[in-house]
Amino acid sequence: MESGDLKIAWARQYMPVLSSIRKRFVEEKPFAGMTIGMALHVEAKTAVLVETLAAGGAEVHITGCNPLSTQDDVSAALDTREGVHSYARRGANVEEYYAAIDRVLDARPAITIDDGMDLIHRIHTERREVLDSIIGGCEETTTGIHRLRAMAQDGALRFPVVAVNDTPMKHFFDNVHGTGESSLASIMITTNVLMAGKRFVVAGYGYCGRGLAQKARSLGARVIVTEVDPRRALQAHMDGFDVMTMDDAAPLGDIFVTTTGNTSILTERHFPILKDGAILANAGHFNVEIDVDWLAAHAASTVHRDGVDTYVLDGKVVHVLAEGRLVNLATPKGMGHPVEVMDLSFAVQALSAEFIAKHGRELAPGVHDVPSAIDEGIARLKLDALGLSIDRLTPEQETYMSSWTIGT
Ligand SMILES: NC(=O)c1ccc[n+]([C@@H]2O[C@H](COP(=O)([O-])OP(=O)(O)OC[C@H]3O[C@@H](n4cnc5c(N)ncnc54)[C@H](O)[C@@H]3O)[C@@H](O)[C@H]2O)c1
Ligand SMILES: N[C@@H](CCSC[C@H]1O[C@@H](n2cnc3c(=O)[nH]cnc32)[C@H](O)[C@@H]1O)C(=O)O
Repeated sequence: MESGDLKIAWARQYMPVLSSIRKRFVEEKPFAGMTIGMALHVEAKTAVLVETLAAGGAEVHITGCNPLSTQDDVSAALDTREGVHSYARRGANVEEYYAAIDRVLDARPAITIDDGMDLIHRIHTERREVLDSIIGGCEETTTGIHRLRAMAQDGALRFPVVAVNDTPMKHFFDNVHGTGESSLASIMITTNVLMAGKRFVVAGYGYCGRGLAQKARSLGARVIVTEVDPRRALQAHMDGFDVMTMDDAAPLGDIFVTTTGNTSILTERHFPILKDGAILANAGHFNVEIDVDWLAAHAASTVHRDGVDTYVLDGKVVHVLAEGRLVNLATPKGMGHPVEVMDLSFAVQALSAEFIAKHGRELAPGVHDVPSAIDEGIARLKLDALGLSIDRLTPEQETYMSSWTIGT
């Protein structure tokens, strides 16, 4: 078996929720006669999602959603599967990246599955002719949905899109546990530095930031949190983390990880006051959270090695991981989220795509929530897979919970 097939087989054994969905899809073929276009991180867990959609009757065309996160052996393995075409390649330059996006769109998908909205953005800008074939789409991540809501606000979004990230069964596990564990794993395997005792600065205390902060602390790091939202900052404070501005954190931190989805978090204001040898990484969105362009333009010299770019600035060195792209996916050994976490996120994707296939034509253009029945159903499938049982409300409790007449 080729290495790509081995990786996919390994992942498949830890994805029981997708396996149970696949059994139903084989029988019901919800995507019969449909083409699904995808832009996701092409690696083994994603390949299991692709297999699940193809088992449901779809013809699948997929490419990457980050130029550095594709695992080429998995992309090649996918391309050998019946009804599946993968155009993803690690290290694609901007032109190659968008040429691959265009090859997905050349297939005229009825359903799009995006992670960061690159497909939907391309359809609404350079490839508007593709709109004729689209029923609807699904978006994986927080920032992708922020951008879609802004697009819908402007009346620019021309079809319905399901906000996969916004459902609990995605962000409670993927953003919190997935980003926390996979970012720390990638930082440790890329740098081989100790976490215990280090001053670990987390920018952003949202779902990703809090998972990362808590897991870094569990490894003995001394965590500092920066925020712009007073409520999130207070949460961090009461969760026992030091809270301060990035200007104050910059000279203290040994390791910095941005998780904001925003831009310009670590900039020329901070680089000169960083400790010599500070390590910077991004676990948020695009490579704009750390101003890597300024570093490249102002460093006296730069050394590139195994996912670490070392910039020499005024006699000090600053290390940036994964070129400022997602540290959990874009370093040479970055494996992305743990398998069991992606089983949940991609179960949401699979059932949201089925929802679009069945009901998309009745939905207005715009951003739509994942139906709560889908979210709860995935939770119950996971509990079953874990062999866990929970209580059910009795009729008396149902009545009590829905009543306003019972007082003290
Ligand atoms: N690396 C991964 O695998 C992964 C997984 C899921 C989500 N994400 C991405 O990570 C980002 C965060 O996702 P989330 O679900 O935690 O979002 P979120 O909205 O819950 O959290 C983002 C936090 O960043 C804060 N923030 C914004 N601007 C800031 C600034 N200038 N300084 C400090 N804090 C600032 C916000 O107040 C908010 O609390 C998004 O871009 C999302 O797409 C990455
Ligand atoms: N495409 C953009 C935004 C990605 S945000 C990160 C998203 O990647 C997803 N993700 C994290 N780990 C994995 C993985 O191992 N496989 C597939 N997707 C992953 C996760 O669900 C999250 O919403 C970029 O690369 O910058």
